[in-house]
Amino acid sequence: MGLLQLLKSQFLCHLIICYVFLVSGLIINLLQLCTLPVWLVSKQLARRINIRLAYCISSQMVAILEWWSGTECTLYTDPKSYPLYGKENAIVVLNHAFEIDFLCGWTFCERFGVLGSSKVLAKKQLAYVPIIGWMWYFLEIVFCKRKWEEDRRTVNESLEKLRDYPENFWFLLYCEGTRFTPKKHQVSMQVAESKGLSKLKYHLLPRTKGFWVTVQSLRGTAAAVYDSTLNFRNNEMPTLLGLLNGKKYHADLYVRRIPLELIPEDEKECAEWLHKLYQEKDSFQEHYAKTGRFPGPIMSPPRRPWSLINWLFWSCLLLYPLGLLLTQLISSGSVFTIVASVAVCSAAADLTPQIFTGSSLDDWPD
Ligand SMILES: CC/C=C\C/C=C\C/C=C\C/C=C\C/C=C\C/C=C\CCC(=O)SCCNC(=O)CCNC(=O)[C@H](O)C(C)(C)COP(=O)(O)OP(=O)(O)OC[C@H]1O[C@@H](n2cnc3c(N)ncnc32)[C@H](O)[C@@H]1OP(=O)(O)O
Ligand SMILES: CCCCCCCCCCCCCCCC(=O)OC[C@@H](O)COP(=O)(O)O
Repeated sequence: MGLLQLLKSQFLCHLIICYVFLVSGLIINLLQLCTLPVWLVSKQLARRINIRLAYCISSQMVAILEWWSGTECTLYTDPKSYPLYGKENAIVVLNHAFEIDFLCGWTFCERFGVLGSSKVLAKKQLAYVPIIGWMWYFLEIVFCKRKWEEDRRTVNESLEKLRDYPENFWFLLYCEGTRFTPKKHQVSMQVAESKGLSKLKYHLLPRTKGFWVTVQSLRGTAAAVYDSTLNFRNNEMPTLLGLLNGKKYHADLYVRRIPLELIPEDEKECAEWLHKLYQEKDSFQEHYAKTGRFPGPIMSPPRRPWSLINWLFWSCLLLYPLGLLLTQLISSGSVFTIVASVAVCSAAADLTPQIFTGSSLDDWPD
């Protein structure tokens, strides 16, 4: 293990990264709160400010993936579609099997310049997660309760509001509705069987209602669906904790641009279309399992320096006062204060792995 790799695996480094993320995140949440009066004067200005503030939070996580862990993200896509990415609104359909799939999504958003404005159909519980959830509130993220009777109206209303959004955005939809596990897959395939639908090997049966309402609500706003299929080389199962430890992964993303006009308007036909899409996604994963690559040419966008610059900015801003505090603490010579500080650090040590395991967020009660 090299010296740099050893440093990246040190708990103190993780503690510092978490400290910068947490404190800067709370400061940014507070700044977002301060934009509330701006909404009354100019909604578009408030939106633009919030896009930039949100970038300051999400790009820190992207920096961990791109710069700290050095994870490589390869894009397989049609060269004719490539120039349109980041230049139009789009609905992204992504498989949901990895703890860091959302982060790989964010990384591509960053490389195509739509990170601050990127959106998702997220479960309502995530709205209450400090920093990320609170940030989403100001970004007009669409939340669902996974109760169709309620979601039908609320999801439609939230999406309609995005019609006059001032900057290009990608709207992410995990049609599978939950992260893939063998157990969920088994149940899901029983549902497929009972409905007379073809089985899938690498995906759960897609939930079609959210997709249909999204496509219908964003007609005239989004230009296309980006059908995106993600996998990792060498059967890796990457984790947030792995990234924090500086482990380098290799993500491969296959994206097909499908113009929105090609998607049926009728609910039943749209559902059939989505089931067919997931059959195709399954075949791409099969191709990947056999050959170690997706079909089509590679058009990888390079990483940009902005996520690193933002991260260094917040680190410099927040580590200086921390350094001063620690110096004062040690020079105070108070045993009680020193013991209390060590206790706080130990508590943080216990919490860090929990923060970094996606499962703690997945397991929140519905
Ligand atoms: C160039 C680069 C391109 C791309 C880059 C990639 C990405 C970047 C883009 C953007 C990034 C932005 C942000 C990312 C950041 C963070 C994301 C993090 C987290 C979010 C993750 C989540 O929260 S996922 C959970 C929430 N989302 C969803 O659930 C979406 C999918 N669900 C739906 O659409 C649902 O339909 C619904 C939620 C709208 C409503 O749910 P409900 O359950 O009420 O209704 P359903 O119709 O779905 O269910 C009833 C029917 O389902 C049948 N059923 C029962 N059991 C099952 C089963 N196990 N599997 C399948 N189906 C089942 C049941 O029989 C009912 O059937 P009917 O025939 O009666 O309809
Ligand atoms: C730079 C320092 C980074 C600090 C780390 C903070 C970590 C915060 C991560 C918040 C990201 C939110 C995304 C979580 C993904 C998620 O939670 O998906 C839920 C779905 O599967 C559905 O779950 P389920 O209820 O199981 O069906």
